[in-house]
Amino acid sequence: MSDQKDTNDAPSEFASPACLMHEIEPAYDPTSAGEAAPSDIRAWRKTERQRLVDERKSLLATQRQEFTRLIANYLNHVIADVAGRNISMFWPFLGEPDLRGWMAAATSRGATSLLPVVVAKRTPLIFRSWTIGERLERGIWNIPVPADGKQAIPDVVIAPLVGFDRNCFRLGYGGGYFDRTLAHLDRKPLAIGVGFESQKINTIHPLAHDIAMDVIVTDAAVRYR
Ligand SMILES: Nc1nc2c(c(=O)[nH]1)N(C=O)[C@@H](CNc1ccc(C(=O)N[C@@H](CCC(=O)O)C(=O)O)cc1)CN2
Ligand SMILES: Nc1ncnc2c1ncn2[C@@H]1O[C@H](COP(=O)(O)OP(=O)(O)OP(=O)(O)O)[C@@H](O)[C@H]1O
Repeated sequence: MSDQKDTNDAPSEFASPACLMHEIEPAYDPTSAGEAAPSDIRAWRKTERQRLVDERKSLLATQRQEFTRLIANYLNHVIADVAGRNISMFWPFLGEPDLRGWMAAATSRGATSLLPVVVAKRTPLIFRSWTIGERLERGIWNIPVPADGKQAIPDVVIAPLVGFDRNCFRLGYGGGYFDRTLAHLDRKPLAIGVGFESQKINTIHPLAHDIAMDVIVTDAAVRYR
């Protein structure tokens, strides 16, 4: 600590001043240094999201199907008793695992399946019930959402991952929707992140708003927080 005002050994509040970040080599990953400013972390996440989504999209269809089958098997263990529970799923896009078959099976065992709906940017998601055959409409990013479903509060939220880390933190598409939703619900649902093992990263560099998943399920493992 070289600050002239610091005459004792007490830790300074700003061990790594953000104002010095411009002095670091442009090619250097600021997030690997331990301390990084939230703005650097946000920029790093943007690049990391793109890399992870591109990698996920490049999986062969047969691999994706096999991995998705393994994820569905694990989900049957993690949520053994689905009857009477409101379970939020997702309509797959950009190479996310297609768990609509699992969703239909859960419905036949007495679950109510819900899909997330973005009602306005930067606000929590709402959830509407949906079963096969019911009408859908286009939501944000053209993701289909239930047109007539009943709004309901989920007991279990199954959130697709763009990335995840060993502490069960989730990286999504950057809207902050699941974090806002989990922070907003009166009764916190069981939060399960699902994705492929190849989406594992060392750390997402969690920020104050990030809420960890209770469980992460991939084709290779079930991780409890
Ligand atoms: N299949 C599926 N459905 C889902 C989600 C999901 O992850 N997967 N969501 C999970 O949340 C919600 C939609 N998530 C979204 C997240 C971000 C943006 C978005 O507009 N992103 C900005 C970038 C934000 C930034 O980098 O600052 C953009 O593309 O312009 C849109 C939707 C609800 N439905
Ligand atoms: N509870 C919250 N209240 C206010 N803003 C929030 C909250 N949670 C997240 N945000 C904001 O949302 C933005 C995106 O957050 P983040 O990078 O964690 O998104 P994400 O988890 O990848 O996206 P998503 O959940 O939509 O897939 C951040 O700028 C963050 O400040």
